[in-house]
Amino acid sequence: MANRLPVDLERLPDGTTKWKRSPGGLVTALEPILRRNKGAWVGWAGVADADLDPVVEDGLELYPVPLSGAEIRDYYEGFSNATLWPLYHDVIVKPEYNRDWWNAYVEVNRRFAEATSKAAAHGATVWIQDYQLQLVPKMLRMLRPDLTIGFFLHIPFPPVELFMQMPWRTEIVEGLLGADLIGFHLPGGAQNFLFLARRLAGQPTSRGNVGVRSKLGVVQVGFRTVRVGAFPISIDSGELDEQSRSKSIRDRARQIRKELGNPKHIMLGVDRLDYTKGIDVRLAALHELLDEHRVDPADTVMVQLATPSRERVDSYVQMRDDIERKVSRINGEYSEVGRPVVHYIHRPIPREELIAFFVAADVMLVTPLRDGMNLVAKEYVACRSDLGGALLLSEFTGAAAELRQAFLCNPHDLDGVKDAMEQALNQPREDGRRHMRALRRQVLAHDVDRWAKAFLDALSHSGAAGPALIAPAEADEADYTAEDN
Ligand SMILES: O=P(O)(O)OC[C@H]1O[C@H](O[C@H]2O[C@H](CO)[C@@H](O)[C@H](O)[C@H]2O)[C@H](O)[C@@H](O)[C@@H]1O
Ligand SMILES: Cc1cn([C@@H]2O[C@H](COP(=O)(O)OP(=O)(O)O)[C@@H](O)[C@H]2O)c(=O)[nH]c1=O
Repeated sequence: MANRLPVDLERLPDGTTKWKRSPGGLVTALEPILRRNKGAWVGWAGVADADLDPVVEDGLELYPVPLSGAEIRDYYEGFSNATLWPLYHDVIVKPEYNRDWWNAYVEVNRRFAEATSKAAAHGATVWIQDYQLQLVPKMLRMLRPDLTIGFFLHIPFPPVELFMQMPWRTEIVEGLLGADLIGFHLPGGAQNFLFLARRLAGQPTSRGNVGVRSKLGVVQVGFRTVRVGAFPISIDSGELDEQSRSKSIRDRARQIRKELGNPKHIMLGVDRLDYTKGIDVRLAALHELLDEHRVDPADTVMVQLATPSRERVDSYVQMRDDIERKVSRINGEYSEVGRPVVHYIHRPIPREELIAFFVAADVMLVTPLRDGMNLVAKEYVACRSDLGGALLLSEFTGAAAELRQAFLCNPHDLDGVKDAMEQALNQPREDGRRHMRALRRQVLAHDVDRWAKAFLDALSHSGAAGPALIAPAEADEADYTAEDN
């Protein structure tokens, strides 16, 4: 179950409808898993007031949950994306705490719990996805104690000092504790949560460090043992590797280079248009490198593919203006007629075209200020069986914990980003091949099947008793560490 179905319903001008792929990495990761495991998906169809019966679409069993226009405004755009999203992403913009939005969030979470309660067979396993549905584990457990319930958070879980801002912090922690297993991308997120389970929910927890896919933490909730772990998500890397080797993709990649004027260097950004992604950072770095004559506009092109996202949320409207102004300024100062330095596309790009762009690009720009994982970074690596290309990667992505051979940068340090961008553009070919080989080893070995298996295996063992927990709730909090969150 996730906020969105893997497909959005599109209403066409002639009154008919069709399904189209929904945006974002959650869908990229989970769609192949669901296909292979024959599960059902409960979620919103992406438009207002679509009260639809369950449907099988392209082989997937879908259970649509309707949202009214007001609920989209208050639950989705409001509490999910103007409160939780900025709070969990290091308050890059100021979270808004609005009681009406909270009430809508509670109401919609209840509707998801009820829809799932109806859809799930006796004793089934239910896997709840992401920050939009943090109250569902507890609600669903109360409706259906027979179910095994997992929860996975796709975005960072914030440091305690930030989470404590949330007026409804105890309700959220208690909501999550309805699950049998709670998964985060990184150990730091799991450890932050364990601390809060002690402090806010008053439950005893384990004290040791959480490992990656191992050494799970434990919270004792009455007679129930809730496990807490780190499971870094990934992609269908084998499938992507194979697709990227096909003749049609290779041909299209060559054609893209040609259409761009066969420049010496192509830099590429691929993101939802979101302020967390640091698109402004990479544009600022490029601008200064051009000003300082460290990048030559005659032989370097940047392509920014930006899927529209959350377009009615104020901070997204402002950010779009800012990005588009920055693109125009660079192009105004450095482009020639018919040869823009920055190519900016603001619409969703189909998968095959995206893969061709990955194959064509010399430097992949992934510069988020904060990102749960960032699947784009892994996709680029999976597409480079030629061992070409370079990955510029922000330290503040989940992916950076695994992709250590990338050109890592701190997006808050513009000089550091510029230096890393320049190095990536000019890296010696043999060094590049060595780095890419190491990156590919990691991405191909740790694919999305391995992620799902690790989580579901841990979930299936969740009935067993955990280690005895003797620490009282308020006892020694000094062992808390905020590293790696
Ligand atoms: O549904 P939207 O509001 O249009 O947003 C799209 C998705 O964005 C977020 O994706 C996250 O999940 C990725 C996979 O784990 C991860 O790599 C990335 O770092 C996250 O930002 C969001 O968490 C999803 O719920 C949305 O569907
Ligand atoms: C721009 C663009 C992207 N995609 C695909 O979307 C996901 C993005 O996942 P990621 O984890 O990097 O970040 P968010 O979930 O958005 O926060 C990735 O699979 C991209 O390939 C796409 O299909 N089409 C697009 O235009």
